[in-house]
Amino acid sequence: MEKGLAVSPGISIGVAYCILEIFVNPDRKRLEKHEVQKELARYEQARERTAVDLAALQAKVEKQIGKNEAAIFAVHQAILRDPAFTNKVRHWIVQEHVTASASLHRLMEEYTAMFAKMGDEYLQERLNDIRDVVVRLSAYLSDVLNDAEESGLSGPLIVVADELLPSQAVALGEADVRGIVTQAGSQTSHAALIARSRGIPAVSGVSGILRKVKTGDTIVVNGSEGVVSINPEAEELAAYRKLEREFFHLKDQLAANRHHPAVTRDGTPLKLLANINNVKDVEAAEAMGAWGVGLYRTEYLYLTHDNVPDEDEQFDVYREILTKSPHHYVTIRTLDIGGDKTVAYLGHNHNEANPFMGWRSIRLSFEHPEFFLSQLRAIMRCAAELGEDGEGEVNMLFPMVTNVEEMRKANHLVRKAEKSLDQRGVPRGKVKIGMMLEVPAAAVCIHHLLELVDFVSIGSNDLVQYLTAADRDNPKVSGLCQPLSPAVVMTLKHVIEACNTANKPVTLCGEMAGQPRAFLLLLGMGLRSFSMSPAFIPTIKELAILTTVEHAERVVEKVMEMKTTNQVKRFLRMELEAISPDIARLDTE
Ligand SMILES: C=C(OP(=O)(O)O)C(=O)O
Repeated sequence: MEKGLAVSPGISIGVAYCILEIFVNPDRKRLEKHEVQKELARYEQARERTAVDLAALQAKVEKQIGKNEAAIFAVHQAILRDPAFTNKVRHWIVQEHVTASASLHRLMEEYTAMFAKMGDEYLQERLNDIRDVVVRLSAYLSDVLNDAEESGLSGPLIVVADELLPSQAVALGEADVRGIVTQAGSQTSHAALIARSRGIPAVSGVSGILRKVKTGDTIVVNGSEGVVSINPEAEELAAYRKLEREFFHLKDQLAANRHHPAVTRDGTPLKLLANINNVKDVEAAEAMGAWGVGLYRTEYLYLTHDNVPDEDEQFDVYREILTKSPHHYVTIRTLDIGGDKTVAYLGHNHNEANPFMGWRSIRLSFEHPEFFLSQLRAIMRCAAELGEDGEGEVNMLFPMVTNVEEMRKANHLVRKAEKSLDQRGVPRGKVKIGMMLEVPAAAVCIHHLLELVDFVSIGSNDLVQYLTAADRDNPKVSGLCQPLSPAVVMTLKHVIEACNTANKPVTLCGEMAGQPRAFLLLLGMGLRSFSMSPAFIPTIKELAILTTVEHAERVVEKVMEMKTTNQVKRFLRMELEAISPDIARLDTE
């Protein structure tokens, strides 16, 4: 039994599909002289297959998800064609008799060391892409194809990876993936976000898993308790199969309620909204019964480009999202780049000692007023598309606002964007202006900030990490980065009460919104609007139907007296089990 972090609840069993096993363990034997040409031919063949594969993936993703998301595969094809990349590999095979897979490994090590030293922003950003290409090539060299659909592996797959790269997640496409296990990662890693958005169990931070499991093994993922079992004995497997059946049955039952109104047992209506990253996610939001889109993370649009997309292109994407969103309700967050996500064409780089607290989000947008204004104009233009019937709402959300000065500056830019559209005679619609509440300084001074906004959205993922000074992506300190810690609970209560008193709508759009225990607490604090991964909406809706506000308020009173995170967690678990043991099983530990 392997232990890790429970990042997406539920139990599933499937065939292991190890994405990085070959790359992590390259063949390090020295080639005999007579083997060199054969090895070179194998490498060239792998390159050709990878090129075909990438072109097909680009076409497939473009069709299934969108042009922007597919752009990453064009970048990968360019890397594959780059002579600097491939000549080195050829040289090591021919001159030094190193196997192709070990050469690729060496190449990756060289790139990593070189970029760390050079600090070249563009190359630095491409490191992940190069890694992606290398992994794909390595998989072909080993005859373990990197495309699950082509690999002949059928039935439910459990993807096992060191860390799920963005393109790998996209490439999984429609494959029957029932679980994800990663060596690296944390609650908010890419793998965790993907798993939660697909509603599949996942465990992250499982040390050494790629050495213990191989493609084709039977593997059990318990995403509620954070454990993984490899090739379990028949008896254990039978017990897990029963739990798996119960989990999927429960999910189906919950999903059947997804179009019911979200109202508590004592009649309080709630808004359950979806967090989305692209146009495709809007379909999931609709399918899961979201009332609208509570957070559209626009950075994914910019991450897939090599240069600033122009105003028209941004407008087209926003308009498509608005048109497809339930109730034409969308909250569009302006560029929130930084931390682990970089956009080199905006001068952003990896050289900061403390990137999560550095030059990121709105701080970066302010220094690119032309780009920033183009985004604001695109959002306002999309609002003009709202129908005459009055249905729909476009909200503009500014990330990482720290103080009053910043919010004033953002409002000033909003006026400027409005004026420039009016001067150009371009139609614009009514847009509400809001701020993400994720910096502790802003939480302390929320009263002053409320005078400058129409609404607030609490970004609890970042708020928790800043409040606890514990990196949300570092498993070593994840014990500190806890949404249910007393300091976080007190801060959330302070913010929600301040917003309600000022009559300013407040939503919470971090991962907490989809966690049953946290939902109970937030409801009792007076929160009525929750934005989450679409897959969690049916569960939270069901929990709302079974809960009263009065009960949730009593829960909050008790929690406010507690001094430790464990006390809060244990108490909320008990309360949840009393309301619904089934839903309690869908909460992560
Ligand atoms: C929703 C949030 O933002 P991000 O996209 O950074 O997770 C958050 O911080 O809670």
